[in-house]
Amino acid sequence: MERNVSEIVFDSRKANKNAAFVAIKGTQVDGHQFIQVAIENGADTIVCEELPENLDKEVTYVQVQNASLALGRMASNYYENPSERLKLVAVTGTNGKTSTVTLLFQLFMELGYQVGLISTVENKVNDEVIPSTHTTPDALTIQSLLKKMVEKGCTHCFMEASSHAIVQGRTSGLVFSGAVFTNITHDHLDYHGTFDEYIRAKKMLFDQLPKDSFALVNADDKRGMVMLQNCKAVHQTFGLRYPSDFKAKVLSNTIEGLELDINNKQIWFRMIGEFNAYNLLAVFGTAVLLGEEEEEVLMQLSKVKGAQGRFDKISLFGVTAIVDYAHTPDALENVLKTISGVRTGGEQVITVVGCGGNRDKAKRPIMAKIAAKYSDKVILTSDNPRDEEPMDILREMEAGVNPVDFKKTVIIEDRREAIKTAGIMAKKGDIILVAGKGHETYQEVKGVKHPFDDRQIVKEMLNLLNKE
Ligand SMILES: CC(=O)N[C@H]1[C@@H](OP(=O)(O)OP(=O)(O)OC[C@H]2O[C@@H](n3ccc(=O)[nH]c3=O)[C@H](O)[C@@H]2O)O[C@H](CO)[C@@H](O)[C@@H]1O[C@H](C)C(=O)N[C@@H](C)C(=O)N[C@H](CCC(=O)O)C(=O)O
Ligand SMILES: Nc1ncnc2c1ncn2[C@@H]1O[C@H](COP(=O)(O)OP(=O)(O)OP(=O)(O)O)[C@@H](O)[C@H]1O
Ligand SMILES: N[C@H](CCC[C@H](N)C(=O)O)C(=O)O
Ligand SMILES: [Mg+2]
Repeated sequence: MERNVSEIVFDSRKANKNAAFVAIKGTQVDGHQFIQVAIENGADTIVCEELPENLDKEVTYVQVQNASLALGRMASNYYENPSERLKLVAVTGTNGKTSTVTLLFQLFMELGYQVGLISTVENKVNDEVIPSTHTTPDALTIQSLLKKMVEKGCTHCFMEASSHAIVQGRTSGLVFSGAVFTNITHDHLDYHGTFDEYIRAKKMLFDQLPKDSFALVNADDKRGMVMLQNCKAVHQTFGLRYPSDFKAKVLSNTIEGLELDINNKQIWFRMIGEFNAYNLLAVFGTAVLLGEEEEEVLMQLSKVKGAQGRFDKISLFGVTAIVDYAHTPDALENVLKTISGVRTGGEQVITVVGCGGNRDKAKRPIMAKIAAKYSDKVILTSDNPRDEEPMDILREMEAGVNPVDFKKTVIIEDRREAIKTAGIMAKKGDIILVAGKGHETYQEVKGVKHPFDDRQIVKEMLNLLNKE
């Protein structure tokens, strides 16, 4: 029977009259349990993997093999397949997704295009900011954002594809012009179970690419080639070390920025650290593969600022504080190595860092060990403890610190106090790294998000201490 569907929903509580409810097996509950509730709320089309025992004659049931994939396709059709009407590029990898898509967004705006962005920090349709709830939202939200972008004249959209989203089919139904792989290191093993499963999740994005798209991978990450196996898209690589299609050489790397040689052109960028050379190269490669002119791209790219809360420098009263979103062992090590690399003399590095609650526990001791290894002083503190006891998280972190580093490590549960203490410890010339929260403006404790912004607290504390 033909039906007019008023809306598509995957949450029974949101179903209205004539809705199509898609029952999804989630991580907490099975959406099939809520089919009846959805019908009571007005849904008269049910898309499900297993049919309920008692069928309602007034309702149309559509049985599918994978409801998440079906949701993606339905959402795309519902919003008139917007991904086919603009150039959509997805960026995946453990670290560097937000940095890369933000640089791409800024670059394409500078190049004069109308552009969309879907990222951890914010979603954007040209200058309009639409708050972000996930790194990669659900399929319906993605499609409605893309539709809005098309309506506003956008020709390009750059989006992050998190491994959670790929596995949960949030990216299904999307037609990509290209995908980028930044790197893969330890994270989210609580969710994926094993590192191999985590790699497989990232690879699923590349398996989904059409023939006329490109797959641009980091040649210096040994999993880059894995992404390209059996991938139908045009294979492209970038890197600093291994032979690759897009290559760069770091000429200088200071606290002010990076100087790179790309295709025999020397360019200065505002971003700091070798990891940003990778991000910039991925952006350069993507722009060229999308048909942009190399010289123009490099010229515009040297102007862009990068993402909020990524190596954000605050210099006050002779102390340099860096607020960075490093929340994985690899990111923390990269940021600390970058800081070590730009040290000029006897300045100390003081690191304030925590690990999130209800997230991968295995990274806790490793991150604390790395923090202590590369810093002169370390303050372990809270970072979104969520439903866990903050002190339990901190003890798990502390357990990873090398005994020789015990003396330089302290635990201060309250993040504000921890930042203040770092400010007290710092002398002129010292560098404070406040890691883990970057752009976040809250501290999540037991279901409540309390306002908290590392950048603001750092400024407050340094100002306060200077007056004392
Ligand atoms: C663990 C996880 O990823 N969960 C995501 C998932 O929800 P879920 O599978 O847990 O859902 P569930 O509660 O089991 O419910 C199953 C189904 O029943 C439905 N339901 C449920 C109750 C009810 O009364 N009626 C009803 O219909 C739900 O709407 C759902 O469709 O699907 C939801 C819809 O897409 C997401 O909002 C939700 O993200 C949660 C909030 C989350 O915190 N996710 C994080 C871990 C995440 O996705 N992070 C990544 C970034 C990671 C990175 O750093 O790389 C991201 O992309 O943001
Ligand atoms: N290419 C890179 N390689 C390694 N580390 C990086 C890279 N780019 C950024 N980082 C570090 O990782 C942190 C997170 O970067 P970014 O926000 O770009 O990653 P992300 O992949 O979007 O993370 P999330 O999965 O949380 O959305 C940065 O603050 C920086 O410390
Ligand atoms: N996308 C990541 C962000 C972690 C940021 C950190 N501040 C935390 O809360 O653990 C996650 O949800 O695991
Ligand atoms: Mg991100």
